[in-house]
Amino acid sequence: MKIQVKNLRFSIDKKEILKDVSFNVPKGSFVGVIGPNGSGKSTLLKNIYRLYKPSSGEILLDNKDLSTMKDKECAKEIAVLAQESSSQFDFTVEQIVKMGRYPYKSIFEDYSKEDLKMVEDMLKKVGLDNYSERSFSNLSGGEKQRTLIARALVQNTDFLILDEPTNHLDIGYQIQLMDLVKSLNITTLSAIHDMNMASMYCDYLIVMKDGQITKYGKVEEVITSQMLKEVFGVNAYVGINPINNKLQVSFMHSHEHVNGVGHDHVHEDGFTGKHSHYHNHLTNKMELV
Ligand SMILES: Nc1ncnc2c1ncn2[C@@H]1O[C@H](COP(=O)(O)OP(=O)(O)OP(=O)(O)O)[C@@H](O)[C@H]1O
Repeated sequence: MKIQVKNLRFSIDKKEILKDVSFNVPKGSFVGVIGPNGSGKSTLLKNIYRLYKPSSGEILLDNKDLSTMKDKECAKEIAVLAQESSSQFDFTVEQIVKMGRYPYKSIFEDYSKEDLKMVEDMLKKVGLDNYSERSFSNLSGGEKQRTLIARALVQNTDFLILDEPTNHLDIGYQIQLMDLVKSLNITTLSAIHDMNMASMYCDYLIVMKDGQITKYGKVEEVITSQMLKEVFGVNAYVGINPINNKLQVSFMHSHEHVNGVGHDHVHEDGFTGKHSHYHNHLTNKMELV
């Protein structure tokens, strides 16, 4: 499924939060949305999964206007892993994951054997077998997140929206979740904070700042030291991991570069001589060579 967002604007209480946002998500691609806190990533996703109604503009799913679709029709097309689940569910893990099959049921229809098998298989895939009868409310943050991704995935849609999906997950489960999503080859739009995760899994990246898209392109075009400095105000070294050829980002202590790494630059303590430096992990300091 391809997604087109055209001239999307969204305001709350006269404050414009999304300012004329336009982009496409090509069919089958994994597009990441990065940007500082408060830049509008979640708000953009919420407009696409219809929690918010755009003030103006259009969102098309395979050329079909999203605003004209019925809720149930929409739930067969878009699955969502939202950032915070404020509702205090008093449901079991199995009951929550089963809800993902709801769009396929008519009013009085019960879940079929196939539905239950899908739920069971998905719980295994996210490492939650034996959790079916556990109460959702007393799961750990990571177990909750894995329950909610299982619910989104049994919905079996062509389009998946993820709002910081690796929140609460340890590195093992972060990679497991991203691998699982990637293996589905469905169109995915995901807000993501971790630059290394973004570079490992995304095909394209959207950079948001102050409610606008400041950059959209392939990962290698978007993640640069310059972008990280301009958008997030941080110094970073962007290299290439020789094993998988993906970009790798490591962040550095705050100091000003004049002509880039390894050239003339000034340190915050006023040192301005020409030199090279490295990060000594034992002293945790930038040291001169
Ligand atoms: N319901 C709301 N009422 C008022 N302001 C809101 C509302 N929702 C979002 N905002 C504001 O809109 C801006 C964008 O918020 P949003 O949650 O989309 O940012 P984000 O990029 O997802 O941030 P984060 O990285 O912190 O999750 C922020 O300034 C936020 O305070």
